[in-house]
Amino acid sequence: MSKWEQEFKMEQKRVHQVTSKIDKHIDQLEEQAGVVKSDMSHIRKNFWDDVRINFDNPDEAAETYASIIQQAKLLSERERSHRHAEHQLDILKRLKQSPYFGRIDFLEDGEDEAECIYLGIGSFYDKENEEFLIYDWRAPISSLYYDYSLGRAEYNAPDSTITGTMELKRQFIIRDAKIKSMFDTGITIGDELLQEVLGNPSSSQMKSIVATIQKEQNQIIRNEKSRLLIVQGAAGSGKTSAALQRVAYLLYRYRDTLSADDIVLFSPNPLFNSYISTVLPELGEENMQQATFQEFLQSHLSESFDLEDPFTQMEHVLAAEGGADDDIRLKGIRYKAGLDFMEVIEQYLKYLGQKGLLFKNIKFRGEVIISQQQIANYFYKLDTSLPIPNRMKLVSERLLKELKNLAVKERSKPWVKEEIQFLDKEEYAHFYQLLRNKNQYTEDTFDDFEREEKLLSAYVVNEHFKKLRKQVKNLKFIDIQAIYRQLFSDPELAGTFVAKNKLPENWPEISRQTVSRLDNKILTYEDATPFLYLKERIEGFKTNTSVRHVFIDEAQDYSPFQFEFIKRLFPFSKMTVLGDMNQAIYAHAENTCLSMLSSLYGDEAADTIILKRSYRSTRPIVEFTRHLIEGGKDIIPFNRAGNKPVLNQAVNEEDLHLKLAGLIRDLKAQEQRTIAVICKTYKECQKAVKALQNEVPVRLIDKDTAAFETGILVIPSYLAKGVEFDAVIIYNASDEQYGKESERQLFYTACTRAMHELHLFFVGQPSRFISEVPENLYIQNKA
Ligand SMILES: Nc1ncnc2c1ncn2[C@@H]1O[C@H](COP(=O)(O)OP(=O)(O)OP(=O)(O)O)[C@@H](O)[C@H]1O
Repeated sequence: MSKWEQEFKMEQKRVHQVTSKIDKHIDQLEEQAGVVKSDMSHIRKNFWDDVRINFDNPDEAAETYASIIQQAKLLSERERSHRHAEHQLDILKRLKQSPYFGRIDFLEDGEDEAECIYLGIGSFYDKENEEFLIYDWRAPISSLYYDYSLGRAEYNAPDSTITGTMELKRQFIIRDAKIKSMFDTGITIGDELLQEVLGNPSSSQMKSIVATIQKEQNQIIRNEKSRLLIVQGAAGSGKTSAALQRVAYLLYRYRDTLSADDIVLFSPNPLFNSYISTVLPELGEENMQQATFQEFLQSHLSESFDLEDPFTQMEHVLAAEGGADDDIRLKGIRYKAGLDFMEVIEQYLKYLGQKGLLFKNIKFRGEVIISQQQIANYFYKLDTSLPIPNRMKLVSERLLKELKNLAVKERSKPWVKEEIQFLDKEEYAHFYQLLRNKNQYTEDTFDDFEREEKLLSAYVVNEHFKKLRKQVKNLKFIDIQAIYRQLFSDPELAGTFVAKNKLPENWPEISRQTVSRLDNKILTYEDATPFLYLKERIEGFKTNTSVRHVFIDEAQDYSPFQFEFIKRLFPFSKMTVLGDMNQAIYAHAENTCLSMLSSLYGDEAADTIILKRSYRSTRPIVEFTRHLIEGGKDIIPFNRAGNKPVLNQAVNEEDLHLKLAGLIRDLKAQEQRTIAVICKTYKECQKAVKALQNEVPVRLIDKDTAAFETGILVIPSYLAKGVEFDAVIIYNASDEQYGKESERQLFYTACTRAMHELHLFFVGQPSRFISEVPENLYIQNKA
């Protein structure tokens, strides 16, 4: 038996020993959990029997109260320990399948013997022998595995830095307690293992990468000091993966104080949400809060407007024919995303502090009872040094007082008497009871009648005024829509409070378009954030102080304006921002620059990590795609073999669909699980589906699709963001479709979704971006 075989045998023996201990522990825990569960149901069932209820006097009532509290505490303690046991069991069951993925032998300076550390997704402590049989991959000592090759190494323990020598680094693939593969590694974390992992077919859900995290990714995952961590990385370099393992790391590192609810991840679309939703549970952690920025806008704005989503904006821009109106819209999109426009809004706010705020009349029964002018007078009489939201609060208090007086006056109006007569029985009985309880009735029935009528009038008016009071408390008397509109309705206005160079050349036309849309109750995607910002600055910013970490994935798609907004929204939060400027597909992207973000919290608080190595696609695919963009030569492909991309010419659309269907059948036969036909727009997707559906079973993905399934998908380019497929077919890579410079990144993003196979079709001329790729890097099939 060779030395390696002996080693293998020894390791397999250890796996058996560890898994049988895990098994034993699972049995014990299940028994304990069972006891706790029956305790819980006993407490629930007998809750009221075990509580002594007596409200005869205050002392007894207090005792009753104390006994209820005690019983509730007992129940919640049992529930907590049940949850804990369930969580432990969940991890143990996962460990049983695959107890660990790595081993390092570390000889600490000053010690005689190296310690063997085995790393898994959770730790496992053997109480009998008082040793850790498995260390959590997030434990301080585990960082050695990710950060060092053999030789001198160190890690940060809670109180000090521990130095020593790494004598061995080994990797395993263990399934069902059997070692499938074992590698001893040198410099990086096992290329062999990574080869094996990356060569697997795609799935409808993202997978965790803890066994093969690379050194530079580990820096992202374990970063604790930066207020703002900016990650710029090539397509497929593991940005999203690093973000998710970072969430798991933070939840472990700060487990006593941080919960999944304190972390928010902004993602590009609902499909992506579902794609990544299994990673954290796979690691035994709960998912963080996930949202798209659009969902956030929707929750704040949809009541008052027909709110456009970014995908509709995208379709609009991509389908634009280049007419004057399209051009103005595009200019507006770019301008409104930028900090110049934010400055305009800031200055507008200053202006509004002095004059120009617009209010709504407060009406009651169709009559104005407090006019907008009156409200404006109240506002502008207040000390101008106070911020607008504080003054609004004072105005609201004043209006509430005024409403109180107006309500008293209203009581004697004839409608009130009429309404009293129509009070329904229940309301009347309820009211009668109320008066009795208050001992309002006397012996004198005549008096009672008057008193009753007086109180009933107050009651009726009060009921009607409730809604008004609520509106005033919620500052609904401010006419935010009109205030935003005013900024555009007189294009000269902005020029009175900002320097002319802060306004774009086409400001009057942009303004005209904006007003016309607002008048139709349409709030475009480019207006939504500025509108909400203005609203929040006038009403008082509703911040979220409980969130401690915000992650923004696909950050290149956010405008500077949106970043400022998010920063203000989560004032106590650290931010991790992950993006790739080469995948900036929105029209406003011209304005975004990830490095510019570092000034968001001051440069000292920010750190930037750059990921250059791309893991998703095979080497031939990366070698092709990196020529599509400027600076692409810096992208380093991971060395995984595969076929060269194929460029197929079709004579006409009929030929295109014939060839496409043939290719899809071939790819299916090669067992490619997920084949995506990527189209530029949704409209093009519909066309492709119509032509293909009788030939092959295709599924159309749209912006409302909530989850992925494997199979043949037809998907618009912008929805394919962040996800990946075994084989990608670009439906129409002609110059007509991808010929404008503004479409370069969209094209690049679509091509970089491919893991194993990339095929491009065109009719007419191929995209000019393809002609920038050396011909030896792809195969051409002429028509
Ligand atoms: N260290 C790693 N070990 C194993 N797989 C990895 C590793 N890093 C990245 N991958 C894999 O590479 C693929 C791309 O990763 P991910 O989606 O996180 O990249 P990304 O930078 O967010 O990509 P994009 O910007 O193109 O959306 C995924 O399949 C992921 O599992």
